[in-house]
Amino acid sequence: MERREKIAKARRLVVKIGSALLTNDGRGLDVERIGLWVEQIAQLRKQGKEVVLVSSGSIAAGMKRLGFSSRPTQVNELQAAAAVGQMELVGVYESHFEKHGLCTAQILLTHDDLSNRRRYLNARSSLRTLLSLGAVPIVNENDTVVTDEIRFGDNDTLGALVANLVEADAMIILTDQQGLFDKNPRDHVDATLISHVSATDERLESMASGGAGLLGSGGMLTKVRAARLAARSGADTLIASGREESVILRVASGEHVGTWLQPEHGRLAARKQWLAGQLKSRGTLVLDDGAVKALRKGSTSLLAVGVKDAQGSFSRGDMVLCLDGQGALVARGLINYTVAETLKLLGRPSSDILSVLGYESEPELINRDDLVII
Ligand SMILES: Nc1ncnc2c1ncn2[C@@H]1O[C@H](COP(=O)(O)OP(=O)(O)O)[C@@H](O)[C@H]1O
Ligand SMILES: N[C@@H](CCC(=O)OP(=O)(O)O)C(=O)O
Repeated sequence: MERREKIAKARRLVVKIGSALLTNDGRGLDVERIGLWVEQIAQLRKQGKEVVLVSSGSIAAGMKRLGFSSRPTQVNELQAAAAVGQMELVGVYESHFEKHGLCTAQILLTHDDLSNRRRYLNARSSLRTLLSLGAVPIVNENDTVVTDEIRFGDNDTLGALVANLVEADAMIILTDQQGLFDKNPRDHVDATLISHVSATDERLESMASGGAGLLGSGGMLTKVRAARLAARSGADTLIASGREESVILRVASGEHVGTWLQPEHGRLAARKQWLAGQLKSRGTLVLDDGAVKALRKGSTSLLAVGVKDAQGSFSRGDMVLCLDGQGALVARGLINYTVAETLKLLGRPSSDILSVLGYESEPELINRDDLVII
């Protein structure tokens, strides 16, 4: 059978590993198996792929360490378990990655960090920088500070939001089943594995509604919902068994392993749709001819040096319209600086940003990933 070519070409991947797998069904962290996954991720890095790891396991690891025989029900005890377990979790990852000459970075996120645009941009900027510096970011929910109302709860949703954040090509969800079945295989011996399905297929929810395992929190339902969320930024999702040999490498090479949930739109179309649909513009920039030409040629960011004027009341992360000298719309995008900052930077090269503002958020006014040419 042919490979899944699209998946084989993915350059930026989010790999999500769930609690049930990581803790070997609750018997503390499965250090040996974590080593096998790390080895595969190191291999992907050698192939030139970038990987963000979203790892659960802190509560389960902390429970073991603190001597809880069953999952505590009180929030403060869960938070304590998460704090203890997270230390062990990142320690195990760091020591494994170190053997492969790779360094890791811990990122703990809350819902607020991703729903507030300024914090969203800051989280995105940190993650992108870490990837460009060759580190492997390891993301988990910041369980010790979140309360019930603002939790992601399961790391499938967090994985999808991270895939949106870093504009990943694909998200690989490793779990304790071979993939998505047409019904819960724990309860039905005749359940069949789905190999390929659209992430927006309406039948997914009813197939996945069979509940979670003992340690996981979301089951398949949160995984198919996460696939739909990831599809919003054009990312493919693959659900596969973390217990299968070389599973990460096999899935990433496009082998037919597990379930492939495909987005309806490609990344660019998805982003354009999102940019077009979601946001009202908060201001305008007037570009010089050089900048207009550069943008129209494609795949470039907008630098302050090519901007002649700025109007409106925009903040970092807001949508602005980019006009040419005659007032025609050239592009729209999410700007990295406020209107006051932009006015100070007009016509200046990026190397001046630090001396003009006293700090630099990003070298470009609008990153090419946040720009849609009209
Ligand atoms: N249609 C389905 N296909 C596969 N697994 C399913 C399905 N419906 C429910 N499940 C359950 O989802 C579980 C995996 O989710 P979960 O326990 O949350 O794991 P994780 O910790 O990896 O997120 C499986 O063990 C299985 O019992
Ligand atoms: N943040 C939690 C993970 C929550 C959870 O169980 O997620 P999952 O294993 O994806 O169902 C932890 O580290 O324990």
